[in-house]
Amino acid sequence: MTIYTSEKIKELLKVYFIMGSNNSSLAPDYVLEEALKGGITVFQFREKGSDALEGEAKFQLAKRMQKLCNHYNVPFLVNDDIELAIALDADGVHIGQEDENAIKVREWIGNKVLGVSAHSIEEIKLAMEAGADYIGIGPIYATSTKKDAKEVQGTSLIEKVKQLNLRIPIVGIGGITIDNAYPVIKAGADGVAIISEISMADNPYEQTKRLKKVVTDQE
Ligand SMILES: Nc1nc(C(F)(F)F)ncc1COP(=O)(O)OP(=O)(O)O
Ligand SMILES: [Mg+2]
Repeated sequence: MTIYTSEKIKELLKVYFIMGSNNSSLAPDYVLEEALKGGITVFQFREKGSDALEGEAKFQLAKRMQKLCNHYNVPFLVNDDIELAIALDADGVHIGQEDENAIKVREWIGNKVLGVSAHSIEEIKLAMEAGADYIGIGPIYATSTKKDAKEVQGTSLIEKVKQLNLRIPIVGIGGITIDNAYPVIKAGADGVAIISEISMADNPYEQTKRLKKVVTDQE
């Protein structure tokens, strides 16, 4: 059992912002704070890819972004880097199929939030057995952010999870925008994970607010 109930996790997944320093031409701290003001419900620090920060610079950016999330009372998760998550006492981690084994990560992180990427019912069931708190399913649509993304799968796997009545919170990811976000929720996802739609926006605050309205149908 983690610090959050499954119901709370579903609420947190609603507007799931993910970014690193190379996902925006604007200062990452500024973009994150605008997204926090706009109402994101959880943040994932994902510092990877070309010209990603490393070592002390990566640690200091993560620490600043964690501080912003704490100020706005939004959980701060770390992608891939379990050691960093533990060093910062982050609220949780997200791992993919090519990352550390979920069973081992669950042992390392105790009751922190554990998110796992999955691309099939088999992978979802294994992640659930390993103690995952939520599953990231995608890419729903074509994405240019993740260079090694798997093939676009639409909402079919989300729908299958619902048909099989697998009781695990789900967030869709991959190429999601204000214009195509609603079908992801309609298919049964508890939320949408966003990188570029917010990180590349001229006004991340307004963009987040518009996205939140689409996903939660509230002001
Ligand atoms: N980072 C992610 N976050 C989510 C979340 F569920 F949070 F939306 N889903 C999927 C991924 C992709 O995770 P992974 O397959 O390891 O690739 P990468 O480490 O390059 O992100
Ligand atoms: Mg990963």
